[in-house]
Amino acid sequence: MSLSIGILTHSTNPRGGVVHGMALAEALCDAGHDATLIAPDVTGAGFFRTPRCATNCIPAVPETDLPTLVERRIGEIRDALRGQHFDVLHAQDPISANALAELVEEGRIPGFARTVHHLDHFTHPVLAARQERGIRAAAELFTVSTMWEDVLRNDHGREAPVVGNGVDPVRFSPVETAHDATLRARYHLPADRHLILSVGGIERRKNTLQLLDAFLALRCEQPDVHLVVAGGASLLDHSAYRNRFMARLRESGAADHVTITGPVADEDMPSFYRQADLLAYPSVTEGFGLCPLEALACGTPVIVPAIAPFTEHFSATDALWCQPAHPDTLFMALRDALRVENRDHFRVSGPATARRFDWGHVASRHLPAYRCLAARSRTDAIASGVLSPCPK
Ligand SMILES: Nc1nc2c(ncn2[C@@H]2O[C@H](COP(=O)(O)OP(=O)(O)O[C@H]3O[C@H](CO)[C@@H](O)[C@H](O)[C@@H]3O)[C@@H](O)[C@H]2O)c(=O)[nH]1
Ligand SMILES: O=P(O)(O)OC[C@H]1O[C@](O)(CO)[C@@H](O)[C@@H]1O
Repeated sequence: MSLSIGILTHSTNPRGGVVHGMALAEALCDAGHDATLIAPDVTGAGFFRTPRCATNCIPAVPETDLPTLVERRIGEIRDALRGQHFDVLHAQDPISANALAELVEEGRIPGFARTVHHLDHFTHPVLAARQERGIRAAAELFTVSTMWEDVLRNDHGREAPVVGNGVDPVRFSPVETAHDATLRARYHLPADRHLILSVGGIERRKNTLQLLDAFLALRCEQPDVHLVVAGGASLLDHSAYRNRFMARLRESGAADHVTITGPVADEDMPSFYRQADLLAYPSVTEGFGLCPLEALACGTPVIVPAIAPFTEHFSATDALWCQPAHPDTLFMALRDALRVENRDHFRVSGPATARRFDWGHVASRHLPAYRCLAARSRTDAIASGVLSPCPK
């Protein structure tokens, strides 16, 4: 039986939880379900890419203060969904989970599903409480790696089956395109340097400062390298960490050898991976790590930390490894990744590794829980929310 499923994300930003929600919605449609991707949209421009599924954008008012933003978004999503009927509503983050929790309290929906990608450490009591409620109030929980399944069981008393992540092998492939050839000129990247790519912006969780230090050390023995930090759309305030990064970069005198792009156009992402000599992803906390999968699918060497969840889904030879507690190991991994033998190895092994991660399989892991939720879903709600299609 085909299900109508509303997948909710915290924003229309190019960010892991949104990428996951979008790919899930597409895979559910491919499997014959009627999935709609729903998010608050402050820009009015819609999602960062146009997905192969229906979308609904909820008009949202810009706000920079995080606690205020969280409360405002919860209200915006709740009000827009009030009375809309779906067999299943599925939140990908604490904000939309809290909005659905309020609809449960109002008696408008019987329950909802929630995927935990990772949890943040919030010192603000309201943010911490919202995060906890977004777990506790969900009827069905999922997560993306065994590490987080264990955290949810041990620290929150909840079972959350692992649905994992996937990668689109058509979009992310080693086959070069004409678009790749113009990337360096478009982003003012040097034509004759090895590109070390980081995706996710300048954030403590992404460990970007340690990467900068390793890059600066590498430059001392190998001056033909250039660091690119792409992405970084986030609802959170990373300015204190970013200021430290910028100060370190200024002091180093290497600012001309580092490009910070900010969020980039979606069609440029595969070109970045293919133009890069390696992806450096030394994050200290991840739910899963989509960027390493995408880079591998493009045949690009990848450096990940030797901690969970990476140790769960990659074997020793699938990636190059660093130890987050020992910054010199990142420097050595950068040096190693640039060896020609590694480039050749990853061009073959990367796509083979990536093929193990399929969005269709991810979608199918949701169906038993979705069917339980659909069986509980009510059909007598009065439509009063406002949902409008996103711009293409
Ligand atoms: N178009 C575009 N895409 C971007 C940009 N920056 C990042 N992305 C995309 O955004 C995703 C980033 O995902 P992750 O590297 O996994 O990190 P995250 O944003 O912290 O995501 C969270 O959820 C993921 C999904 O489960 C987890 O994998 C991850 O560990 C984390 O918990 C990738 O698909 C990447 O291509 C950008 O500027 N433009
Ligand atoms: O925009 P980002 O960096 O993906 O993170 C958004 C964060 O905002 C929140 O949704 C706030 O509750 C977090 O739980 C989430 O991790």
